Amino acid sequence: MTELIRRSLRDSKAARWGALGIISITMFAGYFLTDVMSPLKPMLETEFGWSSTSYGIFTSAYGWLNVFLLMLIFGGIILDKMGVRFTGLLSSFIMVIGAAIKYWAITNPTLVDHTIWGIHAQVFLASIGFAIFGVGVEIAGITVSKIIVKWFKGYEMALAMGMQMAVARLGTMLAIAAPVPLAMYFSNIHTQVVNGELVEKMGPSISAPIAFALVLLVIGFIAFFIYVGMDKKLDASEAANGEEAEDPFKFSDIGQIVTNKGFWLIAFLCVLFYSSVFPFIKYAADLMVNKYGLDQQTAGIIPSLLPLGTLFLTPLFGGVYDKIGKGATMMIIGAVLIIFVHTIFALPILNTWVVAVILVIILGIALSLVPSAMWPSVPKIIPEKQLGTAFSLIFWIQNWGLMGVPLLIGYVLDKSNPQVAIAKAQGLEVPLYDYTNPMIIFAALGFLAIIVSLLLKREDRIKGYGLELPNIQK
Ligand SMILES: N[C@@H](Cc1c[nH]cn1)C(=O)NCC(=O)O
Repeated sequence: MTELIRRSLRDSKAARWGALGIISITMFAGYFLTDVMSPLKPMLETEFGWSSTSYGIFTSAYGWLNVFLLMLIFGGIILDKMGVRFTGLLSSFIMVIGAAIKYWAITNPTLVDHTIWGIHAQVFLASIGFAIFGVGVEIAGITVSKIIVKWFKGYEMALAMGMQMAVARLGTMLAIAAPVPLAMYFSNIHTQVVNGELVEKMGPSISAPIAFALVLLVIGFIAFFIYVGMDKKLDASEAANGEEAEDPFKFSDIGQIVTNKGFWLIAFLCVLFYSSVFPFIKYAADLMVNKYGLDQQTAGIIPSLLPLGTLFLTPLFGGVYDKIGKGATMMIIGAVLIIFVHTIFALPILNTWVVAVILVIILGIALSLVPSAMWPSVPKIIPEKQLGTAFSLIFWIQNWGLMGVPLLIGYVLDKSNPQVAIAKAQGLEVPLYDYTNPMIIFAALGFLAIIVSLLLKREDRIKGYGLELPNIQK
C-alpha cells in the first residue's frame, strides 16, 4: 500500500499516455492551421491575384514576430519561469487569436484592392494573423516538448515525442489534402480579382478551410484546460513523493546554453533540415501542378503522403532510438535523404507523378528519422531546468529558416519565371512555373545539413553526450 501511495503519477502508464493524448490534440490543430494555405496557392493566385512573392511574404510571416521581436525566446523564458500550465494556455489562446485575424483577412473582400506599405492589404493582414499564430504554435511546441520530458523521462521519451509528432503530422496531412475539396464544396459568389479588376463571381471558398482550422484550434484550447488538471495532479503526486523541486531558472543559464557547442550543432542542423522540408511543403502542391502536370484538385494528394508516412515511422524510429540508440547516425541518414530527394526534384527530367510519389515517400522517411532522433537528443545535451530556454533558442534559430526560405523561394520563383506575371497582367493563359532554381536551393540546404550532422556525431564522440546510446534506462 505504502508503495502505491509513494508512486508519482507519471509512473502510471495510462496517466502519462493520457496526458500525451490530450496535448496532442492542441498540436494537431496547430499543425493543421500551419499548412492549411499550402494547397491553396494556385487558388490564391487565380481568385485574389496573389503572386508567388505575395504567397512567400505570407508564408514567411510565420516567423516574423518569433524572429524579430524574439517572441520565441521570451516564450522559452516564460515557460521556464511560469511553468507548462500557464504557458500552454497562453500559447493556445494566441493561436486562436492569430487564426481569427487570418480568417478575417481572407474573408474580407474589400481588402483585395488596397495596399499597406506596398503590400497587397489582404496579404499583409493575413500575414499579421499568421505571424501571431506563429508565436502561439511555436511556444506551444516548446511547451509540449517540456511536458513530454516531465512525464516521460526515464520512460519511453523518444517514442512519446514520436507519437506526439505523428498526431501533429496528421494535422499537416489533413492540411495538405483537405483544403481544396473543402474550398470547392463551399463554393459561393464572392469578390475576385479578374485581370486586375474586382468582380462578383462564383468560385471556391478559400476561407472555408481556415474556418475549419479555427474550430479545431478552439477545441485544442479547451483540451489544454483538461491537461492543466492532470499536470496539477502530477505535481501533487511528486510533492507527496518527496521529489525535490527543480532549481529555478536563472538568466545565467542562457550563457551556459550558448557556450555549449553541441547546442549550436543541434540548432544549425535543425534550421537547415527543417528549412528544406517545411517550406518545401508550402510549395509542394504547386510543384505537383507545375512540374508533374497534376490538376489543382488532386495536386495535394501526393504531398499529403509525406506526413502520412511519418505517422507510422516517427514513433517507430523513436522506439528504435529509445531501445537501440544511434541517434546521431539517424540524423546523418535523414540529411542524406534530403539532398537526394531535392536533387531529383531539381532535375528537369523524370517528370512523371510516379517519381514524385517515390520522392515524397523518401522525404517522409527523412522527416521521421531526423525529428525522432533530434528532439530526444536535446535533453542529453542540456540540463532539464534549461530545456524550455534551450528549445526556444533552437526554435528561434529554426524560425529564421522557416521565415526566410519560403520568402526566398517565392521571390526566386517569380524572378525565374517572369513570363507568368506578364501573362497575368495581360489576361492571357498563365504558363507553368519552372521549379528548377527553388529545388536547387532546397538541395543546397540538405548538403549543409549533412556536414552539420557529421560534426554533431564527432562532437558526441568527444563530449560523450550519449547520442548513440538508448534512452531507456535499464
Ligand atoms: N518549430 C516547429 C516548426 C513547425 C512547423 N510546422 C509546425 N511546427 C517544429 O520544428 N516542430 C517539430 C516538428 O518536427 O514538427
